[in-house]
Amino acid sequence: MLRWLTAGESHGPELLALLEGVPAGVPISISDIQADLARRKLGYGRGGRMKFEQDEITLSSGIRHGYTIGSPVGIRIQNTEWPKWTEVMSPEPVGEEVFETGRGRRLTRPRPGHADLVGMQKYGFDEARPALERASARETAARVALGAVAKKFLAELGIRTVSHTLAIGDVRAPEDAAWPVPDDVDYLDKDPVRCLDAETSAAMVTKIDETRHSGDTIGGVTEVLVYGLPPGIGSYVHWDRRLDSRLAGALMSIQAIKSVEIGDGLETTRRPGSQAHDPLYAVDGKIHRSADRAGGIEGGMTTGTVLRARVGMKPIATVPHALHTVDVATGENATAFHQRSDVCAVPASGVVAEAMVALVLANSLLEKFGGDSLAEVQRNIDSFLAAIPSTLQTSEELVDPSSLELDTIEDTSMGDSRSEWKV
Ligand SMILES: Cc1cc2nc3c(=O)[nH]c(=O)nc-3n(C[C@H](O)[C@H](O)[C@H](O)COP(=O)(O)O)c2cc1C
Ligand SMILES: C=C(O[C@@H]1CC(C(=O)O)=C[C@@H](OP(=O)(O)O)[C@H]1O)C(=O)O
Repeated sequence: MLRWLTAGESHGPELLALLEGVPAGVPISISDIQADLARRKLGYGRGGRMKFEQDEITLSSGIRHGYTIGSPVGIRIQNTEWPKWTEVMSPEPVGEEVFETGRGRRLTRPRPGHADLVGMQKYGFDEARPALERASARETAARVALGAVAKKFLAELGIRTVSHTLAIGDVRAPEDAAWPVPDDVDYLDKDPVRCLDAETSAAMVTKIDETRHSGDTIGGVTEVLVYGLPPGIGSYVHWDRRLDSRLAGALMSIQAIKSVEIGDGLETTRRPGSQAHDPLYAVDGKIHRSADRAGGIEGGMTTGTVLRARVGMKPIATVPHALHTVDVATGENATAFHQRSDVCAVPASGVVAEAMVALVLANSLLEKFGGDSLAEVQRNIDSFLAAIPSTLQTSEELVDPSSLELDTIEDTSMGDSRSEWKV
């Protein structure tokens, strides 16, 4: 089992991240983690902080000479902002003068859509600062650092993750575009919005520019794909062991994510059953699916085809043309406070989603296969796969049924069920 925790405020000294349960023998370097943290900062539409934030990390535990040793992995990520916030975010009491000017001013005009107002009600604060500091998506840097470790573990087992931006507002990538594959993803990270289609990418950039100029913010949709999964991770036997339920919870926990879809998701609800599922075909002694509409999960378990999850992000709540609010110090109508902010963080949310998917998969994989070292996990996977009877063996490859010479088979499918429903 894998467990993880993060701590740290957006303008505190640092973020802390802990990952317990990583098997020994996984190769990890600072540069692996740094590379994912750098990808998270990218994306057209992000605010000023992402230009100078260094995300400097320290590996505090669990790794020796470049390999995990089975003990908890501890990572610290410094906040470049900290020197400007030592008084406002001081763990020690400070004088009243700190709250009179500049950064220390009490934030009493909560932003609708952020955690400000309910955070004050719930935790008993008289201003939004202590709530927004932890609600802030700065915390996602810690998740991405942990996700980088989980991704390395999965990659050693041949399981690789890709993410891309499907939509910014109403600008959408073509649905029939070929899925991105793990061996060719550099172009996605170089693209300003991490979109696989150059024309759509340019339209997305224009959309973000228009949004910025009109003093607004914008959301969108990203997709995570995972290749190389064995079948049988997760289970149908109980709600909290279903892989789709775990993924949905983990992805929905990302700040500002408001929808999660597995495979074709909501689109499936508009199709008849005959076009909603992934029929099976026998090809060269293995079972192949003809589509991956289910997103690689059936009955809460991986099928062994590509896992696909889509996440929808709402527009950033810190709208430059500030929304109507109430000043909770006076009870008067007001406009929400505005501070430096992203206009669009959808491309970054895809990198965070990759991390959450990797953590959930690594956990469910360890639950299924167990193992204290990478070699032991691999042996367990190999022996599980080898023990699947030959008539149940499946392939990750999809097959186009029109390319197959299929024997005519008797259609017994409508038989009794049709007459049963006659009235
Ligand atoms: C990568 C990323 C960056 C974000 N940047 C901002 C931002 O600059 N300003 C802002 O108001 N919200 C930002 N958010 C969203 C808020 O953190 C989020 O709306 C807030 O915590 C309230 O949570 P909720 O939207 O899930 O209700 C960002 C989210 C992510 C994932
Ligand atoms: C710091 C990050 O994102 C922050 C997320 C965020 C929010 O409200 O969620 C608000 C902004 O904070 P600041 O006002 O300090 O710039 C973003 O920059 C980050 O992603 O590392």
